[in-house]
Amino acid sequence: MPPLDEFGLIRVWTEGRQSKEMLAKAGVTLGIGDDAAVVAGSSGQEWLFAMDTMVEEIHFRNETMSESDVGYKALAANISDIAAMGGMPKFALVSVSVPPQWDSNRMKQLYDGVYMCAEKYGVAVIGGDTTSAPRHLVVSVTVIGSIEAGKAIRRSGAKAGQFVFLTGPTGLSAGGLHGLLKKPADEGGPDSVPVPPHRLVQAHQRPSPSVKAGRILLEQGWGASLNDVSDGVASEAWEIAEASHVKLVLKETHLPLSGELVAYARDNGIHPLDWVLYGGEDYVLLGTADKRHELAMKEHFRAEGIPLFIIGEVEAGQPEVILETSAGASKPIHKRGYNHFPKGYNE
Ligand SMILES: Nc1ncnc2c1ncn2[C@@H]1O[C@H](COP(=O)(O)OP(=O)(O)OP(=O)(O)O)[C@@H](O)[C@H]1O
Ligand SMILES: Cc1ncc(C[n+]2csc(CCOP(=O)(O)O)c2C)c(N)n1
Ligand SMILES: [Mg+2]
Ligand SMILES: [Mg+2]
Ligand SMILES: [Mg+2]
Repeated sequence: MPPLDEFGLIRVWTEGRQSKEMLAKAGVTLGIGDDAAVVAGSSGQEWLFAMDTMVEEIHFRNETMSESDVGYKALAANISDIAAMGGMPKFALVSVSVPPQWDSNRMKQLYDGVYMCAEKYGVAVIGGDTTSAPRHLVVSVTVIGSIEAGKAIRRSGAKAGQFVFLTGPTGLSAGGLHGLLKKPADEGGPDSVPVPPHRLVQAHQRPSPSVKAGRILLEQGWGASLNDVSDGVASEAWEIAEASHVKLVLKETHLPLSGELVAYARDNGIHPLDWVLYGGEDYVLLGTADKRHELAMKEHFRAEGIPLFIIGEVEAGQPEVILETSAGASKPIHKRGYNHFPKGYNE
């Protein structure tokens, strides 16, 4: 068998292991494959379950995130998966595997971040688990959300003729990370990297999951398909294209490019589109909606003070993602983004 990437591995490990009947009997409306699982609840409501893990050296380092940033972002990234279904986050379970250098005081600061995020989004922290770890800190969070029964917005709802939207700018987090990873020795040297703007660093350390946008999309019945941007716009667009069996055509001229990001990328010899399309950890929502809702959606989001960028269209065809460049050319967008096993993992 050829080496598999992260997504292939999940499939090989889990696909076909439990029958549709078993899952239906257990009350599972939607199992593995979306941002959160959907499970039967009571009186017109369903439960959403999602979990995400952060590992020291992979997701953060001393120089990129403070202790409280790590706690805050671990919960925020999970809340984002509930937002990506149109749901309301309610409860969290937090598991930590703690190596010797993470003393109790550092862990207390990590939990300051967890509770700050929990407070902001009205999430009750109701449990977790604690173990030692040999070298690196691991934080794993499970978030449980609630949603109106039958209304969860899946990755599979995109249809030809719809438009593609984003509920916030992307690429900022990748730009911030780039700046945070610069070596102090570089500073002032010939390869010195200019300090990244505060907004980019903030986007990396304290992302804002789009809960409100997700709720509007669900309550108004506007969201046809939805995904949150953890691995990058390209990767998430591919997930919608594949789950919905459609083609997504993104327009370069419509992609949100802030002056700050463009300037910082250019100063560092990076094409800003690389961050916007492939950066990841943006935790905004990427989705599709029917054209007839476009005006109302724009007005509603503007009135609520939430960004909404219309970035492309859905077309019929084999699953793929295309970029219409500002020069008028059509360029395939590769299924590239953050992947935990980029070189593949041998079975
Ligand atoms: N080890 C695993 N065992 C069972 N299911 C898994 C496992 N890893 C992931 N999944 C499921 O696979 C699907 C895709 O997971 P993935 O982590 O890519 O989505 P995500 O959480 O939205 O993205 P990200 O982790 O990049 O934020 C989800 O339904 C998830 O619950
Ligand atoms: C030190 C350091 N190096 C690289 C990165 C970039 N990064 C790590 S995981 C990920 C995707 C989301 O994770 P997941 O798919 O597990 O949710 C990205 C873009 C970082 N944050 N910190
Ligand atoms: Mg997700
Ligand atoms: Mg995940
Ligand atoms: Mg990922």
